[in-house]
Amino acid sequence: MTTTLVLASGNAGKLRELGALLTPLGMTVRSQADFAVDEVEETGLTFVENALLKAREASRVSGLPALADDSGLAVDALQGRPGIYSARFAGQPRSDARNNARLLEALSDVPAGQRTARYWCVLVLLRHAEDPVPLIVQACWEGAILTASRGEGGFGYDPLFWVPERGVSAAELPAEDKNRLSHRGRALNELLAGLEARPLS
Ligand SMILES: O=P(O)(O)OP(=O)(O)OP(=O)(O)OC[C@H]1O[C@@H](n2cnc3c(O)ncnc32)[C@H](O)[C@@H]1O
Ligand SMILES: [Mg+2]
Repeated sequence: MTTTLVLASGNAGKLRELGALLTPLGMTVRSQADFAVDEVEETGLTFVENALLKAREASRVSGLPALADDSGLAVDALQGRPGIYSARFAGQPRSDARNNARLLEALSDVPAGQRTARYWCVLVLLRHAEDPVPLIVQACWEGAILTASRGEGGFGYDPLFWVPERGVSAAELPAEDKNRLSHRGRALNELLAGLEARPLS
């Protein structure tokens, strides 16, 4: 039986990565844009709360199980910022280029050894909008912030995110490699383990 999910995200990069991970498993993934789901206000103080808000709205509007991803970059020298505010770091208008410039500026005095950071990803799967037992998983990806952009792949902060185990930026990794190593890829593996224990259908 095919499982159909709505991906509760308006971020093209996340939709691409989650689609590439889920489609080969036989899942049918639809974007929330197909159902005209409005962007919800991310009022939570945690990735978990924000992911729940997004998944609940997408499931309510679409009538389908919904998977939301709330993620962000936590930089040690910035006491974990931008964290849950990663998408909004440079204010309006929202753009990856402006966020990256703001990050470089915030770290301009921070020497190489102190630029450690990690991406966090929380995934929330709601079976229906009032599901009282959401499947919630989280994972991180350790790295460091470069002093200039490198690479054209990925999205968001990837050109500035150094991947020590590969000696490249996240934007220089082939998409399959990023999906295998990343916070999102790892969280998704946890989600699949949870789904094995309690299948959707
Ligand atoms: O809320 P949705 O609609 O899913 O899309 P968004 O872009 O607003 O997503 P978030 O609220 O979760 O904010 C996460 C931000 O963290 C950054 N981010 C998360 N995962 C990333 C990744 O794999 N590579 C680069 N940047 C990432 C990127 O700037 C995102 O915009
Ligand atoms: Mg968002």
